Amino acid sequence: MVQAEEVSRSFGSLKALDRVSLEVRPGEVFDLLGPNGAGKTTLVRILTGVLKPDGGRAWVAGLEVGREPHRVKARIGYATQEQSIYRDLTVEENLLFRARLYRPKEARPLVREVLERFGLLPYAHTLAGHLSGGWRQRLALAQAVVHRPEVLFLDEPTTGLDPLSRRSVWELIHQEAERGAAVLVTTHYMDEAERCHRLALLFGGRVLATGTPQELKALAKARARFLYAPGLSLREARGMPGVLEAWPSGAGVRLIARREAPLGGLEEVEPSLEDVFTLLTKEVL
Ligand SMILES: Nc1ncnc2c1ncn2[C@@H]1O[C@H](COP(=O)(O)OP(=O)(O)OP(=O)(O)O)[C@@H](O)[C@H]1O
Repeated sequence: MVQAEEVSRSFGSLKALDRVSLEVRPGEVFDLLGPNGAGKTTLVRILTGVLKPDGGRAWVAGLEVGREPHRVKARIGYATQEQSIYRDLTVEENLLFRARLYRPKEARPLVREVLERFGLLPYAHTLAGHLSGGWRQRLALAQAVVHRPEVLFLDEPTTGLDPLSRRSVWELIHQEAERGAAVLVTTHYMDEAERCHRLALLFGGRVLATGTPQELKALAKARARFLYAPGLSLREARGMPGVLEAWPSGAGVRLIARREAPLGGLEEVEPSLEDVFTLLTKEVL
């Protein structure tokens, strides 16, 4: 499991993380959701022992990160945006390299199992650098899990993938949680957050809210109204009283308005996580 307690980190005058607390439980897929620059990678780098925080403490797999970085590394899997795979080694060699680091005695059977489960067997002898982007991403995930870590950190594991590949990568991520791993994923695709058990909305280095997708939507519904106005122009919508945000949608306009806004006759719609995020960022701006 993962626990961050009031973790802060600045780069010069920029506060990349401001007292971030969160917990990821075994068997859970937890999403750190936020736009570019929110601080997601910085937090993952701190939790994996790559970067030191300025304040706060963090525990991963029962160990305090920072005190026992080497022991932590043996118990986690980490797939980064830069993809820590060697392009001039084959797929199998990449996996063997990782498995031998942490489970030398069982390396071969572990690699065999992961090659099969990830559909990588036909590419076992292909150079990693010759794989398409989607298969390279899959290999990055496979090498993060080959030693069966208790905790898994995946930094934007589906960036650049087509919808079908994204689906299959999510299926593999959930398999790891079912095995009992605590999985921390970072994304900036709002729709992908729906696939996680719980999520934290990160913005400007701060956690705006944490919960299941349903809990966050309920929180937003208690604070605002989510509406659809067919046939209305964006200009008209933005001029209406109590409207916090409006944007074009099909032949009409989607609106987020204050609860008390006098907007009768408009269709109430279920908020998406993107709506929740839009509302919460409005509230901090
Ligand atoms: N080594 C560094 N030196 C200076 N500034 C940094 C450094 N690393 C990150 N930052 C800054 O900290 C902030 C948070 O960056 P971070 O990479 O954690 O965001 P992110 O949420 O992962 O964004 P993205 O989705 O673009 O990867 C950004 O403003 C970034 O420019």
